[in-house]
Amino acid sequence: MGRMIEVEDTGLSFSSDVDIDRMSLLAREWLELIGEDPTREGLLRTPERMAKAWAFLTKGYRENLEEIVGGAIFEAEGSEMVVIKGIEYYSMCEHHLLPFFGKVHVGYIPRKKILGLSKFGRITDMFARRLQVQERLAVQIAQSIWDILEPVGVGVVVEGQHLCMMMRGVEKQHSSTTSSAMLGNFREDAKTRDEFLSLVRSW
Ligand SMILES: Nc1nc2c(ncn2[C@@H]2O[C@H](COP(=O)(O)OP(=O)(O)OP(=O)(O)O)[C@@H](O)[C@H]2O)c(=O)[nH]1
Ligand SMILES: [Zn+2]
Repeated sequence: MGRMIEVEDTGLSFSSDVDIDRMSLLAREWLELIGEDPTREGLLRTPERMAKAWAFLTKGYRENLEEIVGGAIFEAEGSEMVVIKGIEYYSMCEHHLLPFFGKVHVGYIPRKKILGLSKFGRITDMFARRLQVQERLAVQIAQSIWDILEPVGVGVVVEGQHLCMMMRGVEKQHSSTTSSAMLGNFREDAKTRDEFLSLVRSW
């Protein structure tokens, strides 16, 4: 990974692997193509802002699981279900590059290892901050937890609202989509899956 660059006054940083200058040039051209005047005062710094915003919105490409999880895997006795609900995410649909957003709910039954609670949010963000479809987001989160913890089972439910279906296209303002990914005994055992789903519903 390249050098990290701090973005002034925002508390954000992004990898120097992102070519902000080139992205800004393309953004300027984009403004022209939509019929705007990139030289008018309000738009003067917009290409650069847009490039930096996109660097942030796609920062998941420059992150990896090992760095995110770090040392936050702990030994644990017992095999009770752990459920982390309502992890908010913001992502970009890969078809229109418009936002979709909502909540992720994660459940797992540990075998010997448990994960630091904040890491479920960080794993969610790593995959959400890429171009996505909601179904794949659920699968990637579930598979990562499966790979790192080798649990008895893991389940992930993702709820989402897609601006590409709200602001344009079919223009359905009130539809939401739920997708899920179940592995191990969450997939094989209906009772375990139902316990997880009822815990998710009892928000
Ligand atoms: N399965 C799935 N589909 C998605 C997701 N995000 C957007 N889409 C859909 O991707 C599809 C792309 O369909 P196309 O017909 O190729 O594109 P389009 O002409 O822009 O389609 P409309 O949105 O219906 O106007 C649309 O049905 C979108 O609703 C997602 O996360 N999962
Ligand atoms: Zn879309």
